[in-house]
Amino acid sequence: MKKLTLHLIVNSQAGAGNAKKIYNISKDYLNKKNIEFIPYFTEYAGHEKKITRYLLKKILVDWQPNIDNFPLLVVLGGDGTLHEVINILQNHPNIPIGYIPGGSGNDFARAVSLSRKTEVALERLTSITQPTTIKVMEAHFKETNETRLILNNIGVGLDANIVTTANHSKSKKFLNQLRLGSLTYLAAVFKVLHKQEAFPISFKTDTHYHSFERAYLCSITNHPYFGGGVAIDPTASPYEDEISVVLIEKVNIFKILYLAVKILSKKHLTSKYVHHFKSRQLEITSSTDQFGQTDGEIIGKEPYHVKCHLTNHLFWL
Ligand SMILES: Nc1ncnc2c1ncn2[C@@H]1O[C@H](COP(=O)(O)OP(=O)(O)OP(=O)(O)O)[C@@H](O)[C@H]1O
Repeated sequence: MKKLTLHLIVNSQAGAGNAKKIYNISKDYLNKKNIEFIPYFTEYAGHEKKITRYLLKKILVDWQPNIDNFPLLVVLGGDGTLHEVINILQNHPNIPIGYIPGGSGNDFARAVSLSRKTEVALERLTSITQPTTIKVMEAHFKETNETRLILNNIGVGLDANIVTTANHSKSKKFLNQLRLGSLTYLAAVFKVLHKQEAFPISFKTDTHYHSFERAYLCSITNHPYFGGGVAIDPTASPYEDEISVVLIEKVNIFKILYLAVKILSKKHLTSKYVHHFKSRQLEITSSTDQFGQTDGEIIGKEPYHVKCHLTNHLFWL
């Protein structure tokens, strides 16, 4: 393969600022290996979208193996930055995306077995010669008439409530500065574990209709991980053709704690309080106001009517 030029979108605030260090390691590595790269630093939340739009207009092209200095888009940040970038490329599945994990959770990196050790990730990025197809979820939200690509998962209920509570926590910034950001999440877990109420939700799959009256946590996922490495569906894979649903019913606090232990040991799917199914197409109806999240980004507290299927996107992985 001919040489690459990397167009590197850097969210140096990701991973509570750790991404800045990861950028410095990457810069040294790429300079040492004589690999051409151009960094674009985000200056505010959402800036990665503007940068991607600019690159799409001026520089990026669909994958072609024989171009000299192929302009490869690379994201350095966390799942949220990657989510925003791929959504600008919704209609360009053949523009490959490279990735250097720099977030706090890095669930997508875990799902595609991409090392969170920067030099190992860079070694892989610079040694492969062609892109790989990854399945991502394409979700249409009826209420907002919006279509989003989702790399990790959609969450309704507890997990979205935890993310919302953590993001609004007064101590988050302070704990992040001390590199203790995960304490914010732990505190949020304890705060909402009891507060999250049971809610009704239903799913239309390729073959069945499932309806639940007492949902507590509902994860619609493309791969095993959520929440920074918790394997909510150990059987899911971003290389397969089906979307997974894991739904946990609201039970008493002792059973919830027992289920949490089971989740950590990946043995929860057989519990009678856990419902697990897969489908190529999925229609989700949650008619009460519930917290929702997509790839760790809050989408509000509202009813959801979402239609999902999988679609291909090229990644440089
Ligand atoms: N310069 C910036 N300052 C503040 N926020 C930014 C900046 N650049 C991007 N963002 C926003 O930061 C948000 C979160 O970033 P991201 O998810 O990549 O990091 P993370 O939360 O540390 O990682 P992870 O999701 O893997 O835990 C994104 O919504 C993105 O829009």
